[in-house]
Amino acid sequence: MAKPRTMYDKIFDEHVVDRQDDGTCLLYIDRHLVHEVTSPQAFEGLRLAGRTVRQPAKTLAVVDHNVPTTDRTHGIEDPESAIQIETLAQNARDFGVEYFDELDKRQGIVHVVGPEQGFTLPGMTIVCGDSHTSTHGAFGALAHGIGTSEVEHVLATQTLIQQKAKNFRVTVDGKLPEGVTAKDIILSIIGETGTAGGTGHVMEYAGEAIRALSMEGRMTVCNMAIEGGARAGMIAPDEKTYAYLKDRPKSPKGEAWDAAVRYWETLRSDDDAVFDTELRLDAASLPPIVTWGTSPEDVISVAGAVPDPDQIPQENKRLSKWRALEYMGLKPGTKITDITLDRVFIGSCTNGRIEDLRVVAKMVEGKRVHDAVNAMIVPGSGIVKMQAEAEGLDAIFKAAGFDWREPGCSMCLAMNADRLAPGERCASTSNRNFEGRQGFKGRTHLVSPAMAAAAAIAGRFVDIRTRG
Ligand SMILES: CC(C)[C@H](C(=O)O)[C@@H](O)C(=O)O
Ligand code: SF4
Repeated sequence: MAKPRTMYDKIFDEHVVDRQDDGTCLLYIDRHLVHEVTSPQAFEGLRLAGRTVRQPAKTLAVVDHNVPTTDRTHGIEDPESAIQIETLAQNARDFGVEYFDELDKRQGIVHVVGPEQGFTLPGMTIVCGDSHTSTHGAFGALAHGIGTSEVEHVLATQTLIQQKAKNFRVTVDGKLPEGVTAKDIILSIIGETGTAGGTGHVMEYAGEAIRALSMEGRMTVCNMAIEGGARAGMIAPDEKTYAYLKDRPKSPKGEAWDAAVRYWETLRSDDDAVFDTELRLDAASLPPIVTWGTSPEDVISVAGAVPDPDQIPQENKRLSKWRALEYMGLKPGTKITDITLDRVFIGSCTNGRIEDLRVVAKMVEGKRVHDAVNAMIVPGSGIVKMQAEAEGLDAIFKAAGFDWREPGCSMCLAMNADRLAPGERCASTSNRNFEGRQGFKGRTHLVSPAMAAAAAIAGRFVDIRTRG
């Protein structure tokens, strides 16, 4: 009998081109996503070495971080962003790589675009010079971020040097309560493991509550695997995965589709596969989460209060959490629902998909954004934007006083004009709350789209489970 394997083991093994005695492997890469921030030096390296892109058809470039989210039909005003964007366009032309530019309807955040186009498929190795590449693991792919020198390596060779990681399984049993979402699952997991808990591991998310999630929800979970320190996150493909991918522009068609599904069915972890590390969570006990600090592990229930760092025995950690509170302008004991907001940001590769926008529309229909709040909604892609507009969601958002934008990373990391002013406090559906992440001295609270929508209306955090 063959040794039982995890899904990660299977996909990894399937892609090994060469294995050295010390365990260093050369992995074949099926899909390479490219964006403007981490690719310029990689392409420049190829140019200097006189090399080409080995398999241009397995590479897809899209502009997302620097693009303004206002009207782009008259060009890009910011000179730095304009250079960044033009460089990617030129590189794509020079190296024969397919490119979705800022006016292309298919343009959007790279991690929204890949799945949407069927470029992301189960069983594949997928890389991008971007940490949130883990998102694609929601399809049962082995997907992770790489550095710029690795981007060059993959462009040139379609392979990547890797060491095998350990297997970590997080099982989320039971059913989520009303008002608790995929975002709350992943924030709760990171609260349990800490931001380093997944280090050296690939994390597979399993259990009833994960299977019950839509593909959008699964992408939200895998998106933040990296925030828990894991190299990648993954979820076994199933009927929902296939339904999502069927007939996408780049998905296999006809007999090739049937054969692909048969293969994808074999990917799930064997029943008796052994995981190096295991964590179990009960979905029924999870609350809507709000982060209070400057690390994604600083999580608390919306029904809770800002914790007291003096309760932390380790001095380093105690001091760092005090510093976080100071940065956030918060005091221990403050009820989360007493925290008022200046800004609300709904979007990003964590929560900028159509399902997220539908949830928001449902919460805000017929209501008004609080007077003190400036709220923006940034669709994850042009396709998401078109779909939302076809469903009339944009009209609901605008009537409620939200700003409805063009697709891109936007205020997730403030590489364009969308940013917090110093001291501004924001409820954000993105994935990072580091100091300065959304603008110099900006204060970020990570929440789900439903929580962000409710906060925009109330001007403060609300427990959406108890709100009538
Ligand atoms: C700019 C890019 C390299 C970065 C990443 O790797 O994640 C960004 O997408 C982020 O979310 O911080
Ligand atoms: S939306 Fe945010 S997290 Fe996602 S790729 Fe863009 S900057 Fe990174």
